[in-house]
Amino acid sequence: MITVGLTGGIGSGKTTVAKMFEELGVPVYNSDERAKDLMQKSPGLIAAIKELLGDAAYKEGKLDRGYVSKQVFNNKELLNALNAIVHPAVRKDFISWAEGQSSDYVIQEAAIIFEIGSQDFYDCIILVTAPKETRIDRIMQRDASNTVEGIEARMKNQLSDNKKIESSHYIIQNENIEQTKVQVLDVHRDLLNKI
Ligand SMILES: CC(C)(COP(=O)(O)OP(=O)(O)OC[C@H]1O[C@@H](n2cnc3c(N)ncnc32)[C@H](O)[C@@H]1O)[C@@H](O)C(=O)NCCC(=O)NCCS
Ligand SMILES: Nc1ncnc2c1ncn2[C@@H]1O[C@H](COP(=O)(O)OP(=O)(O)OP(=O)(O)O)[C@@H](O)[C@H]1O
Repeated sequence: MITVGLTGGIGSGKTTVAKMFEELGVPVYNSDERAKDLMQKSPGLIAAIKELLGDAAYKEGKLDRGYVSKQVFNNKELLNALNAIVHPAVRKDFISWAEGQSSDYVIQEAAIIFEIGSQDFYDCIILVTAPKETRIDRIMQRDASNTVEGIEARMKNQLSDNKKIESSHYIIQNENIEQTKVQVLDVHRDLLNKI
C-alpha cells in the first residue's frame, strides 16, 4: 500500500482536496482532527501538554484551542515542544489506522510535514497551493473569529510554498474548484498507474 502525504499552508484547501480524494474512494486520515482527539483523550498527552503550557491549556476538561494557539504560534520553542509531544502520538495512530485499510493507497492530510521533517515517511507528497491573500480570505470567511494577525502568526511557522514545491511530487493549485477536481482526478489516475 502506498502512503501519500497531503499538505499545504493554512487555508490552501487541504481538507477540500482531501474530500475530493475521499469521493474517489481513497481513505483519508485527517491529522488536525485526530491530533485534537488524541489531545483530548490520551492521559499521557494531556499531562505532557499541561506540563508544557500550564493547566490553563484545558478549560473544563477541554483543550482550550484559543489559549494554546496564543501560546505556541508566537513562540517557536513552545511550538516545537508541542509538536514533539503531539506528532509521535499522531504517527503511531496513523500507522495503526493505515493497517486497517485495504485500498491501493491511503492519504494522510497534515498541515505540517516538511516543517517537522517527516517527508521521507511518505511514498509521495501532494502539495495544495493558493495565493496568500486568497488563503487569508478563506479562513476569515470560514470563521469570523479569526484575525489576520492570528492567521499570519500560523503562516510564519510554516515553510513557504516555494520551499515545499521543490520536494513535492504533485502540486494541486486550488483556485477554481472545477479545475481543482480535474487535477485531483489526474493525480489519482497517476497514482493508480504506479501501483
Ligand atoms: C494550536 C491548536 C490547538 C489550534 O487549533 P485550531 O482548531 O485553531 O486549528 P487546527 O488544529 O484546525 O489547525 C488549523 C491550521 O493551523 C495551522 N497549524 C496547526 N498546527 C500547526 C503547527 N504545529 N505548526 C504550524 N501550523 C499549524 C495549520 O495550517 C492548520 O491547518 C492546534 O492546531 C494544535 O494543537 N496544534 C499543535 C499540534 C499539531 O501540530 N496539530 C496538527 C497535527 S499534524
Ligand atoms: N477552490 C476554492 N474555492 C472557494 N473556496 C474554497 C476553495 N477551496 C477551499 N475553499 C474554502 O476555503 C476554506 C478553507 O479550505 P480548507 O478547510 O479545505 O483548507 P485547509 O487548508 O484544510 O485549512 P486549514 O489550514 O485551516 O486546515 C473552506 O471554507 C473551504 O470551503
